[in-house]
Amino acid sequence: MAIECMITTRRSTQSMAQPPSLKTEHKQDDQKPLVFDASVLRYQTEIPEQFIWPDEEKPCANTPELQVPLIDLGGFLSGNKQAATKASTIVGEACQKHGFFLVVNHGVDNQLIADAHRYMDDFFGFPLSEKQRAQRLLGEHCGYASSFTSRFSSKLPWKETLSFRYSADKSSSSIVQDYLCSKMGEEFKEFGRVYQDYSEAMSTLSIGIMELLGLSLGVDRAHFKEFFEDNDSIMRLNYYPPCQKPDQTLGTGPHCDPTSLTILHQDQVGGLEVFVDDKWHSISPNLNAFVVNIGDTFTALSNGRYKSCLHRAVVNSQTPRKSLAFFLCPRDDKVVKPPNGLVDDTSCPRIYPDFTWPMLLEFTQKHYRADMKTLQVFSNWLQQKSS
Ligand SMILES: C=C1C[C@]23C[C@@]1(O)CC[C@H]2[C@@]12CCC[C@@](C)(C(=O)O1)[C@H]2[C@@H]3C(=O)O
Ligand SMILES: O=C(O)CCC(=O)C(=O)O
Ligand SMILES: [Fe+2]
Repeated sequence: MAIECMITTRRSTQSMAQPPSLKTEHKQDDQKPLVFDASVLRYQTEIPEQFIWPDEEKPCANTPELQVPLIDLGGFLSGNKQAATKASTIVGEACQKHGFFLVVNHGVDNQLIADAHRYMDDFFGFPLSEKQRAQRLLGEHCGYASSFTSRFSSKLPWKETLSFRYSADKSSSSIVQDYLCSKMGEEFKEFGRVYQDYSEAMSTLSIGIMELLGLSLGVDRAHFKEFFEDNDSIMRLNYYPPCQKPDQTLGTGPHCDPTSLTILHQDQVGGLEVFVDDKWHSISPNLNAFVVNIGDTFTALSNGRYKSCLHRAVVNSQTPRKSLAFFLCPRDDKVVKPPNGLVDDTSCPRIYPDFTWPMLLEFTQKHYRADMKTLQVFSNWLQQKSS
């Protein structure tokens, strides 16, 4: 049988009181979860109904391409002032419109990017039972997940993911490698090293981009750089197997990233789409570039100036697609609040209350399936709790 059904006895633990009037789409304990075994499902002409998205959310044919600026980081990273002014102006415009831009001459070693893709092919090519050695547990955001079959019962994504924590703290210099080896075994040392190095490169790049964002917002250039210097982030490998009904499903459903900044490297297959001006637009693959987008937490840090935009990923019937996503997050104890320069009691009052990243993460993991309204719903909920 292609789709194996089993009864789960796991119960979700909820340490936070259920936010009133929030309709969660989380799975009930008495429902039988599907198992998403890509090695079988990729050939099936009919797909399980849980993967069939409502008509209004299904992929559209002929999506226009998004005109997204290509930022040459070379000059900025080497300290050229003119290049910094030019780059920050273009980035600022893109972030006010939709929050997406591309970066080239980013300083990340091409061989490291190629290795990170190659090791993904190896990992996701393993039998399901092997990958499940790193199984993501309910309520956690790290580990291997084959779709979200044990979490949700509808609008399931056609993908597998492997996620892990990255910490920029000096005492955690092998956190990625240690985690992957602890789950998969010592023979994954080289695999772990590649993603340790890749995450580190992403952390460095994201801090450079934070300087650029600070400049573009007219705040002290060091402000966001310092805020994220000790980041505690999430690295995710997204693997989208082929699907024989690609027009019925989505690889990643429409969402805004709740995190601060996402740096994505997509392979040459294509599939990333962004919702701008009431339409879905595609972002064409460019192996030399990283796609960067603002997340909800940075929207809050910029006091609403920079947009965290709805995006999704579509799949195809022929070719597996891979993307590597680094989600920059502040250290757990950092209070997310905009710098004084972005707040003015009369002309620019505070839009979102203070929060910490673990509060928003817990909200999306346990109570609310993240979508385009996550930040607003979370913010209303916080304000209502404290009133
Ligand atoms: C499809 C989803 C997975 C995600 C929650 C969401 O509904 C939309 C954003 C996803 C993301 C990306 C960054 C890391 C993560 C833990 C988060 O906070 O938002 C994941 C969520 C997840 O895997 O649960
Ligand atoms: O794979 C992609 O292109 C997008 C993935 C994404 O949006 C995510 O992982 O949050
Ligand atoms: Fe995303």
